[in-house]
Amino acid sequence: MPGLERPGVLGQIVRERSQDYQTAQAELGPARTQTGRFRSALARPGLSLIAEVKRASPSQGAIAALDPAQAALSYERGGAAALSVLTEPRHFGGNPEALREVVAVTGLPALRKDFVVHPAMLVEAADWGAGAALLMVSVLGEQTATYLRLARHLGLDALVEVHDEHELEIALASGAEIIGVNNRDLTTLSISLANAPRLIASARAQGYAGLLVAESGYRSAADLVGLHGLADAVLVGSSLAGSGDLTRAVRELLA
Ligand SMILES: O=C(O)c1ccccc1NCC(=O)[C@H](O)[C@H](O)COP(=O)(O)O
Repeated sequence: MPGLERPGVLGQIVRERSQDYQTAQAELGPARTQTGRFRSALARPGLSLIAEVKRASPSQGAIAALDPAQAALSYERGGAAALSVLTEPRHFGGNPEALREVVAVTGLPALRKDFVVHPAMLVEAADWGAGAALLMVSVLGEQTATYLRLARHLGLDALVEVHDEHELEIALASGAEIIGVNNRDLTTLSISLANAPRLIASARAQGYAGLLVAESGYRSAADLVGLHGLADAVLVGSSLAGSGDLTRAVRELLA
């Protein structure tokens, strides 16, 4: 399985998820129709918000005891374009039910946010009603293009996540239609809000015509100023989830 040698908490999570899926079936079944709903939601004019249902994290510990369905509805009321739902259980307080419940109550497309290390995780994402799955270049490396093909076969859009120039090269070569740039270094967990604008500008300078998402560390509308006209979307988790009033927090962020 990919990514087992990664250092720090990322390596630990990847090893745990690999163990979880060690005996899972790799068959995908027949091809499913790609609706492209997640992609379309991000392609709307302006900076689209992907609001994350995130109950805990390695960097924050416990964030909030969110009810996933209620959180999703609150985000939708506030004006989020799409949702991201953690399904990783040990470090993020996620589970499959969270994604299934969110899909059942909202009209917004949802991303399965997990550490994909096995094709069965993509089959699950499609079965649970996700519109997209996260593919991390830091985990999948050169296998990113393969997993992208698997996701498409299952009718899923994919958010291909990078953190540095080398990972961006791999993402661009993979044929990704949506690339997310994470401001959080997943080894040290430190955040630099300069990272996403820098790599998004680099992708555009290299002629990339797909969608670009800035991820992690955003807390206020002021933090988003430099993203308008540069990124297509922004993914925000902790600051919204821990706000106590999710609808208001989304409105204030997008103001
Ligand atoms: O959030 C973490 O601490 C974390 C640690 C290790 C691997 C991944 C991690 N987060 C995943 C994410 O990328 C974020 O959930 C997402 O971008 C939202 O970030 P934020 O708004 O800072 O919660």
